[in-house]
Amino acid sequence: MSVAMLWVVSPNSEVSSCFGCLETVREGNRLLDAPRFTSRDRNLMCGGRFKKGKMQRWSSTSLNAEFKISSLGGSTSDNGGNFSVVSSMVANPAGELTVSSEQKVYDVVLKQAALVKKQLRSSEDYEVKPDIMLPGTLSLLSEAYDRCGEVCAEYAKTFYLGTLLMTPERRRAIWAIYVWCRRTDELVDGPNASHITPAALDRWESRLDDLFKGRPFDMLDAALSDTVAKFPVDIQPFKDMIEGMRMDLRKSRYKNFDELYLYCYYVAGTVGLMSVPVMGIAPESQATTESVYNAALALGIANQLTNILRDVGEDARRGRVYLPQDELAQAGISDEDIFSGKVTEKWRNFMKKQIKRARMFFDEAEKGVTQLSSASRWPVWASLLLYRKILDEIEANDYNNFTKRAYVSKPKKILALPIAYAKSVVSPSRTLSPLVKA
Ligand SMILES: CC(C)=CCC/C(C)=C/CC/C(C)=C/CC/C(C)=C/[C@@H]1[C@@H](COP(=O)(O)OP(=O)(O)O)[C@]1(C)CC/C=C(\C)CC/C=C(\C)CCC=C(C)C
Repeated sequence: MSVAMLWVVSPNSEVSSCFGCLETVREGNRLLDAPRFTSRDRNLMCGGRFKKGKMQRWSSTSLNAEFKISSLGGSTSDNGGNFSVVSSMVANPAGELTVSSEQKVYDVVLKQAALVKKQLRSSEDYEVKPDIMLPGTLSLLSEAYDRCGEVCAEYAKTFYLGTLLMTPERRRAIWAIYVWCRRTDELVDGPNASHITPAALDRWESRLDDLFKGRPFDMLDAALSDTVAKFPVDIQPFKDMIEGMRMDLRKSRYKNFDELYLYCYYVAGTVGLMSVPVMGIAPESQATTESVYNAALALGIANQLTNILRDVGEDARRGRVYLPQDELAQAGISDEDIFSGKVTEKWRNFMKKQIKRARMFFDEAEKGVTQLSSASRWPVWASLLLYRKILDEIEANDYNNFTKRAYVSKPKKILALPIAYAKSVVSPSRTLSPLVKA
């Protein structure tokens, strides 16, 4: 078990009191493990605070979003595969009307966009004091970022290559965010998942609070600590991702799409909200900040839905069904049908609708990619096109996602890269984006 994970599982144990001398014993977590920071290292690198970097230019000041993916979420009706337009209210199991997940998540989006604008204003109003860099600080920090880059290259090669096109500051920041997300996901999905309890997640969250205050626990946290001080990244999406992991610990079924939507926001939509402040919006973009955040959210949801559809068999073998129970029932499919893994006509029809919904989220996301700063567009287009292709592969497997894992072949991946590049050179000023204010 890695040192970092041991600390989360049991921070007060004897093992955890000798962090400095513990070696990683599990090869599986080799890349995600990081030397713990001593208080001296912390002071050297962080001094409790970082200089605020120059903020990116954001294109709009309107708080009224022109664009909202309200036609995508919520429950479905049997209307030939079309998903109904959803209001901001849904009925809970007791039949009472409550605020929908989509509305709750949209409120987070609005808050994120408002925060970015507020930080922009304050950076103009106040002169931020420069940091006093002590000898050794810079090399420690760049070592921390290099380690994040290595992890990213190991776990997400194509995406890593894409980040090389970004400015060095942005690239390093995205690596740091990637590593934190990957480590968070490993808590419930990695080799030590069986040791993870809600209390362990609470400790992971308090580590997050610390790193946002400039007190990182280890090297990898230190890179993120630096990132969140330099870019207008808010803690909320990070906390929400941990909430998603808590949900994964306590739930293995989702009653309806509203519940699933919330889960997808927690574990993947949050990634979009964390990334946009680093990737930046193109200075020439006319889109509102909210609409770009919404597109980022949509990409996270689309990716997670695709992930769920690809992994139905694998999840079922772990006793998990991430598909909306009400829609399964409506299609006449039971959990037992899923566990037995037979591709029937009912299953194909059900899957067609689920794929259609995931594609709708990809469509919404595509509207926002062009609005990102030019150097950030290629990696986002590449990951979007490649992930979207997984849906085509599920179809090509005749919807057998029980025993066949849909994957995009190397030649198809290679072909997607120049297509992504061609899309990324289109600047916002050359598109008639539906996100642009009338
Ligand atoms: C360019 C780019 C994609 C940037 C995002 C970089 C980043 C910080 C990624 C973190 C991903 C991560 C480790 C998330 C933890 C939770 C998790 C595992 C989510 C699933 C990802 C796939 O993971 P996995 O590697 O396990 O998949 P495979 O099994 O290997 O196929 C998710 C399905 C979701 C990840 C969500 C995103 C990548 C959202 C990306 C959205 C943006 C970057 C916003 C772009 C902006 C606009 C305006 C569209």
